[in-house]
Amino acid sequence: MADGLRLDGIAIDLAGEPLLRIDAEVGPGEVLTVMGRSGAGKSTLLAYLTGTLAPTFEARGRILLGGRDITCLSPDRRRIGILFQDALLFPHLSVGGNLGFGLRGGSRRTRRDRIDAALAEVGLEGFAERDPATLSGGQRARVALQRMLLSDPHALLLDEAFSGLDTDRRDRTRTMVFETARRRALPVIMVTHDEADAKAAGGARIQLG
Ligand SMILES: Nc1ncnc2c1ncn2[C@@H]1O[C@H](COP(=O)(O)OP(=O)(O)OP(=O)(O)O)[C@@H](O)[C@H]1O
Repeated sequence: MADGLRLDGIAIDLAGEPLLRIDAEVGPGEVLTVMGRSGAGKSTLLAYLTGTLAPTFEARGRILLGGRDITCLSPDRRRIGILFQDALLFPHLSVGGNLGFGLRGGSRRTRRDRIDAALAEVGLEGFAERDPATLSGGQRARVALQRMLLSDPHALLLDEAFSGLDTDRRDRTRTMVFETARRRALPVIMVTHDEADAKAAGGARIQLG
């Protein structure tokens, strides 16, 4: 992803009061860490970037991804992937069904091969038929990551994505996400309260609020 992600003069107000102001640039494969007190607007910023901001907010400023202005695109056309705390999977679909959700086109066979390869990449061979309710937190996190990557995003947002995991799983999942981002040259914006997350990211930091 050449050029990375640029936040150009983003300003979000709530009930006529300024909530947040941000200008930032995140290069391909780099991680920008966003920290700040509860209510500072961290999740609001991510909602603006994914195009899902509630109409109660007034927002302005441009989002440039790979040199393209995506500010006015609908959420599904922005090519921005997001991972939340608790790695939510669709409970009515199998693990394979969850992974196939973002896949468009291709024969049944090709889709199946891509799902199997995505599972193998994160050490979950043979998990396609499993019910998501039977997975551990770390396994769910890996399925959620692969589901997002199969939709071929050009940038990655993390909203406390590692918070639900114990220390050991948290370290491993985090390393896997950052390595994937580097390999695919995806710019990453990570919202976290955790100092260890910020240290592991190694990139620039912004404090909101
Ligand atoms: N849909 C909404 N309508 C109106 N106000 C909202 C809405 N969502 C959030 N807010 C308010 O916007 C402000 C920013 O909320 P946001 O969730 O972005 O904070 P945050 O920094 O992510 O907090 P936390 O660390 O607790 O997750 C808060 O004052 C919150 O109450």
